[in-house]
Amino acid sequence: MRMNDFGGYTVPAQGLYPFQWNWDSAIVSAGWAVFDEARAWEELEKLFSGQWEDGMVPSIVFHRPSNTYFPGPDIWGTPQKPSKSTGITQPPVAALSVRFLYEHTENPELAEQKLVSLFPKLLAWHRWWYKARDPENTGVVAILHPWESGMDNSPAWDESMKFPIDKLPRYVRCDLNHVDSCMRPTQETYDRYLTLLHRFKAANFYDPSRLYWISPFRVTDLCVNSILIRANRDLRWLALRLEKDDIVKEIDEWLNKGFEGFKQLWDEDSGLFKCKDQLTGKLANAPISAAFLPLFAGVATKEQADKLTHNLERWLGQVNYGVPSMDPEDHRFEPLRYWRGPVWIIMNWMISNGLRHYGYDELADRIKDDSISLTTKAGLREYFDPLTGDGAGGRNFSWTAAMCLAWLDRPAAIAIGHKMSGPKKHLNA
Ligand SMILES: O=C(O)[C@@H](CO)O[C@H]1O[C@H](CO)[C@@H](O)[C@H](O)[C@@H]1O
Repeated sequence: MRMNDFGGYTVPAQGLYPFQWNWDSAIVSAGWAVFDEARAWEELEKLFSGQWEDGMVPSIVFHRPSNTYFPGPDIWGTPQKPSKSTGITQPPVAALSVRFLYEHTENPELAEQKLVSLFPKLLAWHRWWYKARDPENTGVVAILHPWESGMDNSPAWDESMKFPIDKLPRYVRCDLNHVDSCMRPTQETYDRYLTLLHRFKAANFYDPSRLYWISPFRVTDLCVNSILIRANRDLRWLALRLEKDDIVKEIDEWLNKGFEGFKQLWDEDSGLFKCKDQLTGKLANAPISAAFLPLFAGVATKEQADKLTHNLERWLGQVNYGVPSMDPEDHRFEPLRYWRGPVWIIMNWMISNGLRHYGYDELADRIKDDSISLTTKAGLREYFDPLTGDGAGGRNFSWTAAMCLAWLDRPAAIAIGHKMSGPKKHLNA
C-alpha cells in the first residue's frame, strides 16, 4: 500500500494502472483504515476531488501524467476539474468505505468531521446515478461502457458490444507492455471501447443528459446495481447518524424501486441473475460471478438465494479455487483471460459477505479460505487462475492488499461490510 501511494492516492498497480481508479480507491481506503486512518480519509477525499459538478465521480482521475497507460488524459480530453479525468464512472463502493471508516474509527472527532464533508458528495453521486442513468425510472441504473461495470471484458457484454466499430484515430495500447495478450481483451474489443469513448466525447464532452440516449451500449449491470443498492443501505445508515430524515426517505425510495427493478434480472431457468441489454430488452446469456452479487445487495429472495447457492456449489466443484468469474462449465470460460474466468478477491469478498448475510456460513467460509490460499500461494496479484491458483495480471496490486487487511485478516464481525442494514422490509437476508 505504501509502495503504491502516489501522495494521497493509491495507484492500483504501478505501470499497468498509474492513476487513481474509482472503486479500487474506495476498497483501498478500507485497507488503509486498518493501519492509518488519516490516510484512509485522504484517499477518499482525493477521489472526490475529481467529482464533476453534476455529481458523477469519474472512473479514473489523472492527478499526474504517465505514459504507461492508454487511454490517458489526452485521449479523454475532459476539462480540468480540478484534475483531468475520464468521462464515465465505476461501481459506487465509496459509501461502504465511509461507513466502515466511521464505524471502526479510533478518532471519532476526525471521523465526524470527514463524514460531514464527504456525505453531500456521496449523496450527489448516488443522485447522479438515478438522474443520469435511470431517467426512465425503472429502479435499476444503466452502464454505457464496459469500463463502468469494473468487469470490463465480461462475456455478459459480448452481444451488446456488436455495434459497428467507427473509424478511429490510430492508437497504441499500453496494457500489452505489462501483461501477456492472452490475459487481456482482444484488439476488436479495444476498438469497441474506443468507439464508445469517441462517441461520448463528441456528445458535448460526455454530457450526461445525452449519453444515456445516444449510447449504442446500454446495459443493466449486476455489479453496479448490486453495489449501488448496498451502498444506498450504508448511505442511509450515515444519513441516520447525521439525522437527515428527508434524505433517509429519499434513499428508501431508491431501495423500494431497486427491489422492484431487480425482479427483471432474475432468470428462473438457470437459477441465476443476469445482466440485461436495455436496447434489445434481452437478458445476457452469460453465467458470470456477478450473478451472486444480489446476495450482497440483499435483494434476492430466500428461494432465489437457494438456487444461486446450488449453482455456486456446482461451479466450485469444477475448480480448485473459487469464485471463477464465469461458470467453468460454459464453453466461453477462459481461466486466465480478464473477467472471463479468473478469480478476483474483491468479487470473493462481496459474494462471501452476501452469503453470510443469507446464512450460508459454510460457503462463505469456503470462499474466504480460498481467498487466503490464493493470496498466500501467489501473492498480491490482480487476479488468479481458478484451476491452478497461479497469480495473473498486475503484481503488487493495491486492492488485493486492501482486501487482505480489511477482510481476510479480520473476523467477519469487524470486516468491511460486516453488517447489512436498511428497513425491515428490505432485509430479505
Ligand atoms: O483494464 C483496464 O484498463 C481498466 C479500465 O478501467 O480496468 C481494470 O482495471 C481497473 C484497475 O484495477 C479496475 O478498476 C477494473 O475493474 C478492471 O479490472
